[in-house]
Amino acid sequence: MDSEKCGKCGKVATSMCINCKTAFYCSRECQKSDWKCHKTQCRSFEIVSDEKIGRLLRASRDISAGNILISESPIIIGPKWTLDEDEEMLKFTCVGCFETINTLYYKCPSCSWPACSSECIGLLNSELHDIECQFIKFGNGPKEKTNIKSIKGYFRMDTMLALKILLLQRKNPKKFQAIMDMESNEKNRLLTSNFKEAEEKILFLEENFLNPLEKAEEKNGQTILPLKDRKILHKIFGIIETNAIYINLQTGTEICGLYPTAALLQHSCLPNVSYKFDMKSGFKISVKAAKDIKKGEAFSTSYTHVLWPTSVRQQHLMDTKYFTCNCERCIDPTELGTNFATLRCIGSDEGPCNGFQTQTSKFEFSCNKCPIKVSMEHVNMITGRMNEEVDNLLSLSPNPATIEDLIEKLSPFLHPNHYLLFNLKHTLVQLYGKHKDSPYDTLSIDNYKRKLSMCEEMIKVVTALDPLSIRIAFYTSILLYEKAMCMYEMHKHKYDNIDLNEVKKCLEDAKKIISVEEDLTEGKQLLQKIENALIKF
Ligand SMILES: C[S@@+](CC[C@H](N)C(=O)[O-])C[C@H]1O[C@@H](n2cnc3c(N)ncnc32)[C@H](O)[C@@H]1O
Repeated sequence: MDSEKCGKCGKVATSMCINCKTAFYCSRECQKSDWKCHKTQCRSFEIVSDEKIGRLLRASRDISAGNILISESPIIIGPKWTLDEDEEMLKFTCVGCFETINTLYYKCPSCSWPACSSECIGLLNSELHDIECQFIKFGNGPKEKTNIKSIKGYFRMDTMLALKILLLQRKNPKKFQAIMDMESNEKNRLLTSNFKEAEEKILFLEENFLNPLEKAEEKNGQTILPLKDRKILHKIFGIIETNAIYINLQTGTEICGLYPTAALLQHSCLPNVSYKFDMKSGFKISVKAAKDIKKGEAFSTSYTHVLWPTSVRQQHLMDTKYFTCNCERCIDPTELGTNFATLRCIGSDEGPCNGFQTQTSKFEFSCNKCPIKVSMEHVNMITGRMNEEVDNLLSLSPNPATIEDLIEKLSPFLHPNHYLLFNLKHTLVQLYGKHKDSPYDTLSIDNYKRKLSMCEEMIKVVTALDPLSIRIAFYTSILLYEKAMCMYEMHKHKYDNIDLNEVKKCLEDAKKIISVEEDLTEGKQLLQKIENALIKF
């Protein structure tokens, strides 16, 4: 730095821009006043085009872990455009802040759509509830005003994000154009269920708002909204499906946003960036390097779930984003050595062969010890049935004994790390020591050893699948916490020669990992538990 001069005034520089490390300054004031000019060069990436992937972000220099790569506001924020069964059946969504509401207690005074309360921050914030309010207030309202099904069928917040985008052509044409420039997968969507679902939402918007508007436009000889045909609406739904990034509100409610640069992050099941949102600054996203990134490497995030096996992730990516992932995990039949979808080979008529079957082609599972092959269809049928059994059991708040029974039943067919056993064991380790049927004081040495070994096995799996702890921080942190608590209790009961330094290290690792999710209620609660446990050391 000695020889560097301040980029603003030319004096000897004493600091540099920590983001790009290429601009030098003599003082904070100089750095601040240079930001307007420097911010355009501070970018650590370039936008390039790839034949298969389309546009992507590529590092334009070596980047250190922790560097902020993108920091930007959303073009638009809105409620989710698909609802799960529970949301569809029971709940309403606040038109202002998009939080879930259970009753129709309060309404927006202007448009009369359901809202959470008179203090709703969204009703006062023009970024959240604005131009659409002026628009939906002219809607017909529910056909049967006392019938809950009819009321639910009218206040369709799953159409709201598309409507907000459509209305941007009037409110902010620049933002509208920025969204229209995003990838829509228009051709790939044709004939898919996504297209059909969008079609149904478009019919709703036409019937209730767009057709009446068109009639009014004709009557008055004045066009208010030039673009409102089905083609543009399908394009908007395609853009939302392809680019929207989910945002978890503190309460756990998911909403989504469209971000101009972050939308260009490509997918990898082993991503190299992480991101978080700042709720206070209008859901600004900040994307950070999760590891050192070399010049020329693409920035990547994961569009899918880490704890799904390859076949399920691939199907999900194809169904929602229309491509096949070829990352290191996807092309490895053992899923990075975890055997997350590996089955035990049942062998031939002569008996089991003690081998394991992994997926070796798109259509087949092969054994590593004998010539047996099983079709993907067959595997899907068997694991589908097992999956149902696992889901059913876990939905019934089971006790440890019933989970152990199911693990015993499925174990002859599955690798110990198989994702179905993983799900059961992840619940089981949290129950041993806490469930009323098995508090710590009543656990046998075998129970303790079992809990500890399950935690250790699963920590290896999550470390392989999410080495930077950016996608399943909660799962990983829980495992480390449960391992630490188990070891601590074993030490208290003098069951084993436990190294308390290792217990402390586990808790510190758990704390570090969950700190990225401390903005969420669940994350905060876990962090509190870990901090309480750390007081003992
Ligand atoms: C959020 S957009 C990313 C930006 C997009 N590439 C563009 O040009 O606007 C998601 C789309 O990018 C493409 N894509 C992203 N990651 C990919 C990958 N790993 N392999 C192939 N295509 C990918 C797919 O077409 C996907 O639907």
